[in-house]
Parts: sequence; C-alpha cells; structure tokens
Amino acid sequence: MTDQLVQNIQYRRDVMRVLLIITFIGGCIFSVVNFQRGLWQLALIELVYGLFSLWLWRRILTTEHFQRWVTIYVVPFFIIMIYGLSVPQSSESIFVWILTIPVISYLLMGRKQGFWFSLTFIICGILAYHWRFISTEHNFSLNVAISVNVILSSFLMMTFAHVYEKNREQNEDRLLSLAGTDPLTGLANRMKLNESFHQLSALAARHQDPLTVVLFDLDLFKSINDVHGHAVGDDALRHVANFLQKNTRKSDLLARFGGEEFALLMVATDIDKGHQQVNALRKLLMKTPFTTQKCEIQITLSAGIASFGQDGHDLDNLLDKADKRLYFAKENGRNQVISQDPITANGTGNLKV
Ligand SMILES: Nc1nc2c(ncn2[C@@H]2O[C@H](COP(=O)(O)OP(=O)(O)OP(=O)(O)O)[C@@H](O)[C@H]2O)c(=O)[nH]1
Repeated sequence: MTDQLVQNIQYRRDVMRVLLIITFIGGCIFSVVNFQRGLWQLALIELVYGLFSLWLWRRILTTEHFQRWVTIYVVPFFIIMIYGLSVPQSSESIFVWILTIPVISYLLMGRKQGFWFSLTFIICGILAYHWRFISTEHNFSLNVAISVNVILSSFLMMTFAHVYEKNREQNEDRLLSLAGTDPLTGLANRMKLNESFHQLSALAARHQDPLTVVLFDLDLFKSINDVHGHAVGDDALRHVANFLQKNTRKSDLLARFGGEEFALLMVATDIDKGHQQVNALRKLLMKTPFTTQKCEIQITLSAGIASFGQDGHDLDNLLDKADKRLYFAKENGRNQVISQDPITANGTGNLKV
C-alpha cells in the first residue's frame, strides 16, 4: 500500500468515525420519535442501523478492508433515507438528508466512486420526493417550482462536493510531488527513492526480474565550487541531472541522493548489463562538458553498483554495498564504475572496473 493511500484512508477513517457517531445518535433519536409516531418499521430499521454504526465505529479503526465497510455502511444509510422519504407518514423535511448524500459519498469514497454513488442515490431521492410530494392538488406552477428547487439544490450540492474533492485531490498530488522532489534539480529525492524502491523491488521479486542499484558521485566537485563559485556549482549539478535524465530510461528511477551524489534504480537490468550501461554513461558525460559563459568544465563521475537479491534485499543494504564499491572507485583513481567487491586479503572476490 502506498504512503498516499495510507494517508487517504487515515483521513477518510476520521471522517467515517464522526459520521458513525452522528448516525448512532441520530438513529436512536429517530427510532424513538418514529416509534411514537407509529412508524415502528422505520423505527426498528433506524435502531438496528444506529447500533450497527456504534459497532462499526470501533471496527473501522483497525480494519484493513476500509473501503468495503464504507460501502456496507453507505448503501443502507442512503436506502434508509430514501425509504424514509417514501413512507406516506414521513415529513417533507427528510429531503434535507438527501442533500447530504454527495458530501458523504465524496468524503468517504473520493471523486470517482463518490460521483457514481451521489448520482445514483440523488436521482433515487429526487424520484422518491416527486412520488411523495408532487401532487395534483397543487397548481402546475407550484409543482414546477417544487421540482426545480429539489433538482437544483441536489445537483448544486453534488457539484460543490465534486469541485471540492477534485481540488483536494489535486492539492494532495501537488504536495506529494513537491515532497518527493529535489528542489535544485527537479529529480526525485531520497524519500521518493525509498518509496519507488518498495514498489520496484516488489515487482522485481514477483516477476523474478533483476533490479540494479547505482550510486553516482561527481569527481572532485569541490574544486568546481572553489574555482567557479557555488552558483556555477549548482548549475553544474543541474547539467548533470539533465544529462542523466536524458540518457536513462523513463522506467528507471533517477534521484538526487544528496550533495553531488545521484542514485539510479535500473529495472529489469542485471548487474552486468547495468555495468555496461553506466560505463557508457560515464564515457558520454566526459564528452558532454558543462558550458558556462566563460568556460567549459569537464565533469566526470564514479559509480558503485549493487544487485537486488545478490547484494541484499533492502535499499539501505544495497546502497551500502554500492557505496563501498563507489568508495573503491574513488580510491582507485576516480572516473570509473565498479560493480563487484575488490579483491580482499584472502583472495576472495573479484573486481570489474
Ligand atoms: N554548488 C553546490 N555544491 C554542493 C551541493 N551539495 C554539495 N556540494 C558540494 O560538493 C562538494 C563535495 O565535495 P567532496 O565530498 O569533498 O567531494 P569531491 O570534491 O567531489 O571529491 P571526490 O568525491 O572525492 O571526488 C562539497 O564542496 C560540497 O559543498 C549543492 O547543492 N550545490
């Protein structure tokens, strides 16, 4: 489950809890009132539904099937409203409840499902109202006025709820995208890298596809800042970010890992193929200098590569492994790619540069 979905469900859980407690109190009050008015069938339904709401109020906190419970709550709730409106002895004021249908639907179900639920039950509510209250005893223009009031007020509520939910979803997407973006380069940041790794590694494991993790570090970047200034250093970082983005696949995840380090998740790519591709990138970067108004700056990179499964299963382990190989690339003279452990004192391991 993505973080966004978890957040959405938490927000909807809170709304649902408030609604459930209101439904319980309302159910009890209306049950007593309707019982006294002789509408014992409606009173019984309201009492049972009120008690069910109280039970669900506790259940909804922990359930993993939130959306299913919302549907189980909402469908009878709306049917009871419409049934209440259609009962001959009920008052016209029940129609006020029909106006809550879009608000409840959109808040609990989001834009798409909320739209279809609102439309269906609002149309049923309007039909029930007309069946009960449009009468041949009224003159024609009064009937038209009542009808227009009911139809317009219902669809106005639905439009407000729709516009509100659309804006809320767009703002939420915008905030989430900002939270996952590095402001300097526009690439994904570390948080987004973590999130994407969870999704991509789960897919790789399910389809038994390879997944390769690359850590890039620009060589002697400090000297660019020292010689040309921090602003030029920033431009150089943007240049490399654009270069990497242009020369990697859209399906891969490229992130600024921090400072002058970048990370790349290469989907459906084994470590040997990853090594070849990153090495080709390294060579291409050497031929793609960063040009300022005054001069051309040659930028090179070193990279360490690790393989999902072979070198670990979680991102921290894989980055750790890639970082050790990157460190070795730096120690070994920079401007190179390393995807295997260096030869150790006891002779195990090998090295691919
Ligand atoms: N302009 C700019 N510089 C940054 C930014 N983040 C980190 N740096 C600089 O990147 C430089 C990294 O320096 P070092 O860690 O010494 O590494 P290096 O000079 O690249 O040397 P090696 O990694 O050993 O090849 C530091 O001078 C940081 O100030 C940034 O956002 N903008």
